[in-house]
Amino acid sequence: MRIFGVILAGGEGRRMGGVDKALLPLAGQPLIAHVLDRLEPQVERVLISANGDPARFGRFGCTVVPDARPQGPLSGILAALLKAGESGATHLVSTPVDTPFLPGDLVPQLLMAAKGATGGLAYAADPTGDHPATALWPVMLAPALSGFLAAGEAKVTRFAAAQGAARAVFPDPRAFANLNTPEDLALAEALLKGTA
Ligand SMILES: Nc1nc2c(ncn2[C@@H]2O[C@H](COP(=O)(O)OP(=O)(O)OP(=O)(O)O)[C@@H](O)[C@H]2O)c(=O)[nH]1
Repeated sequence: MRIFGVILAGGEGRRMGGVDKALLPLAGQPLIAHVLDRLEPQVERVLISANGDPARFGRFGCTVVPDARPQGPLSGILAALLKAGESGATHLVSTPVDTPFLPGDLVPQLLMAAKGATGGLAYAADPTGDHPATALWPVMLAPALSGFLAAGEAKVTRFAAAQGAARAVFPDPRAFANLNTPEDLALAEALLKGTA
């Protein structure tokens, strides 16, 4: 088993004011660096899923994979699955770029949950709900995902349900808290500095 990671950074960040969320400063480092620090020790290699000039991510030392056609997080997951497969990976773990509290046991918990799923797909959940963009994807799912997107579908939850995906439930209600607005960013800053 060879597991790569992908950080999904291809969104438009409209609720954040149309900025590149990946590079927003949080507690002294770009948001994406928080996610990378937590994901990198758990996988063989991390890819960044993003469109536009890849040079802005040069300092992180990860291969940047563009979407064939931006169509939401699943288009980034498909491009990364294809890239990971070409590079010899058997699995990919995806996470949004705006989840700075990602658990240190994300990958082992997803792997354990995936044993109960026929197609081998498992996604994360916490007491606040499901987080289907944070998931373990067998590279072999690429053709099914490609067909799903080609049919005009884009919802991760619908693909997960169609695949009989398993849920890995994490106890921390902040495990997958994502930063959509400037207020979310300010709260995360306070939490990381211990002032909230
Ligand atoms: N590769 C890729 N990633 C995407 C795309 N759309 C969203 N994402 C990523 O998927 C994750 C969840 O996205 P959202 O929070 O729903 O959207 P967002 O664009 O970041 O923010 P809003 O514009 O405010 O909805 C984020 O990490 C995004 O960067 C896309 O079309 N392609």
